[in-house]
Amino acid sequence: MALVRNNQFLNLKLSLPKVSTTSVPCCFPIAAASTTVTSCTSNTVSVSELERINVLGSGNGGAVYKVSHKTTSEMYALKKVKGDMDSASRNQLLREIQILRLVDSPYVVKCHDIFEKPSGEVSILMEYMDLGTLESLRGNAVTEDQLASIARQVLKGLSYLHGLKIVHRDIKPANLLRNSKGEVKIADFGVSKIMVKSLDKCNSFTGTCAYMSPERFDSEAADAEEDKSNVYAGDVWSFGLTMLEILVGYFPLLPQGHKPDWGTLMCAVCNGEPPKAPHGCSGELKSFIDCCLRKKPSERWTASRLLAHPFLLRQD
Ligand SMILES: Nc1ncnc2c1ncn2[C@@H]1O[C@H](COP(=O)(O)OP(=O)(O)OP(=O)(O)O)[C@@H](O)[C@H]1O
Repeated sequence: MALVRNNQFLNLKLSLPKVSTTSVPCCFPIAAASTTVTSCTSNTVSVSELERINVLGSGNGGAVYKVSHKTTSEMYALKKVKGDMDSASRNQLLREIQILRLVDSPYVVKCHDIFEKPSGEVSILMEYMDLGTLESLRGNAVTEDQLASIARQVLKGLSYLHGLKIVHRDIKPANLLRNSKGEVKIADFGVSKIMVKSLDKCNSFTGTCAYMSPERFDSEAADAEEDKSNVYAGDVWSFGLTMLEILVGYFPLLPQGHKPDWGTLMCAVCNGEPPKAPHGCSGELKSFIDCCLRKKPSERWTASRLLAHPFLLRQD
């Protein structure tokens, strides 16, 4: 638990604080030009063809804009990250770019292109998800069938990523986007990691602390466990919490309306019983949440196994 205590300053809602404040020149392994640099798909679009419509949001790395293609009127999301970043943020962006180039799934937000300006500013052109994040579902009454449809798509995305040895490490409502076609996709690979060797470990305190699994919260205890190599199970815990949050309308590890503080959260995750689906839910949904939120990573179901859970087999 020492590591947990040492990390009390961490923001509960945001990604890791910056490790270093030293600015380094930004030089990515992509051609330095303000035109199209690298294509994640075959659709090549140049920055000069894009018109900014409005700001969609902003994260640690920079702002995301809704942009329109001047001739086709096609909408895109353009994430801009400034060049004057510290080395930790630069490495994070490099990892994100590496993963975006690798992935191609209907359950992961598509990256069309990556541009870099001579100033070092990097822009990532993505498919536009017009209904925004799953956070907007909070407070809406979500039916079990709707939840099953969301869960199925996110799990297909996670199963795909885990098959490529990619751990997302920041699954939460704010990183799952939806569109008016009923599609739900995984976004934001800012803290994700490709597991090179089978025994690679994940940095425990990466991502949003509130959604961290018990083994990531208390990595010393996890080290004592036999299955510490099961890094993918952390994504499943975060997924389970996210599904429960959408269902009940509030962050399920804390009482409704409770402002998260480090101590309460740590006790709830490491010492408390995992949260459960409410009484009125079907037995299948209760069991599904239970399979996602087992405290021991070895007992938690994998994303692929969850896809065959009875809760998700009721319709497809
Ligand atoms: N492809 C997209 N389509 C529509 N909206 C998007 C898209 N990508 C991002 N957004 C919006 O922009 C916001 C900011 O996204 P971004 O990935 O930069 O940051 P974040 O996930 O909120 O924070 P951080 O990266 O610091 O964890 C999102 O919360 C979402 O509302």
